[in-house]
Amino acid sequence: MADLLTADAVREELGGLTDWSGDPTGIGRTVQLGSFPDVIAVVDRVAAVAEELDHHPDIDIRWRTLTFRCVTHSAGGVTHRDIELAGRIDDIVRSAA
Ligand SMILES: C[C@H](O)[C@H](O)[C@H]1CNC2=NC(N)=NC(=O)C2=N1
Repeated sequence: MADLLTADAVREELGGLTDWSGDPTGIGRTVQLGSFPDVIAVVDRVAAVAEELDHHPDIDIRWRTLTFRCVTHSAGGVTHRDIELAGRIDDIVRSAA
């Protein structure tokens, strides 16, 4: 698919997303918050952004540890939509931490 990012492009984008790691198969970040309700509140806000963008992260919740993974499933890899979503997730996490 045309908008799939190459390994070099993903590496370059990760330079601006310092809490994220990954490769062309997906990018992710893990964050520890103060409580389980804090985690759920962040997930709720991310859900609203995901609906707005019509682009949804994979989310793993383990008590106070929250992991997001962004990949464009329909394209089979990372696209600019994942980079945009990751930045929006960072905005939410920053305001919650
Ligand atoms: C119809 C709708 O645009 C698609 O099902 C969207 C919804 N959200 C999505 N989110 C992600 N991460 N990958 C997708 O391929 C995807 N597809």
